Amino acid sequence: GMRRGLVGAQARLAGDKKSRMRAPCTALGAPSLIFLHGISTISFQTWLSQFKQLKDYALPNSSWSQGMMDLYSKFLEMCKDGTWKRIPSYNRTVDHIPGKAGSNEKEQKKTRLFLRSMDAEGVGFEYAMFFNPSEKRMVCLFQPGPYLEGPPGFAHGGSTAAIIDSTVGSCALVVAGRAMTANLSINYRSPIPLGSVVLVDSKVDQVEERKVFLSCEVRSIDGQTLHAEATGKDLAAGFHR
Ligand SMILES: CCCCCCCCCC(=O)SCCNC(=O)CCNC(=O)[C@H](O)C(C)(C)COP(=O)(O)OP(=O)(O)OC[C@H]1O[C@@H](n2cnc3c(N)ncnc32)[C@H](O)[C@@H]1OP(=O)(O)O
Repeated sequence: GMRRGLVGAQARLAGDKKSRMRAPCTALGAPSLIFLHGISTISFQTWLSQFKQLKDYALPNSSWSQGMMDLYSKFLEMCKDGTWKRIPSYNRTVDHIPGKAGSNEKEQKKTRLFLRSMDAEGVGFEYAMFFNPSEKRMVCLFQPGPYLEGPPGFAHGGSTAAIIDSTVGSCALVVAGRAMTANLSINYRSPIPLGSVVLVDSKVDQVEERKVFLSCEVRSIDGQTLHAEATGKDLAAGFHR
């Protein structure tokens, strides 16, 4: 079982490499498809990463379960017509910022994006995000690993908050440009088993000047179990005073 799963994941990984070459999925070299500020930023980063050879952590690895692989393939398929965009992910925050990607400044070498802080595959946050521009919706496929334990066998509430914050934050970032979470309110409805796969589904509900109102649900793949629901407010730019 384990071995078969690994081979399957590698085969899919090879397939994914091919699909990364297709323009609509990563918005690579397709400026006419790019109309949102954040998407153009992300396509720029994707383009740049080809040259800087940054490791993209949102690609399948051997720790991904069959459920995670199946869901990933499903979303990748929905990228083909441009309805969804795959969002690349790097382990340093700075590599997401145009003009700073691949930076070798001393201070920036020491820092890491919190969710990519663990080196071993599968022990912490395994996740991949996809964005739907017309729905202003960011989904995150999330497989919590054994080092995210809170109650025995289940994800720590702080890790759930972190993945929600990142998904909601990325959604605000793509829709409104540079933004910070000002407020995040979470209701935990049902514990998330470690090693399971959940879908973190967030969307922008309203934008009022700098204020970006978002909502989010965390559900099991079959949609039957509501693990958490959240509302949040991000504030776009101007926070750097
Ligand atoms: C790159 C790869 C992807 C990475 C994604 C990772 C995403 C991670 C997201 C995060 O974790 S961000 C880090 C956690 N957040 C923070 O540390 C934010 C800390 N807080 C601040 O920096 C400031 O308080 C903030 C920028 C949020 C707001 O300060 P501002 O000076 O810009 O706003 P100001 O205080 O003038 O308020 C503007 C409006 O927002 C309202 N507001 C501000 N803070 C609020 C709040 N907390 N709750 C509700 N409303 C709030 C405020 O009342 C006001 O409303 P009105 O215009 O109607 O008067």
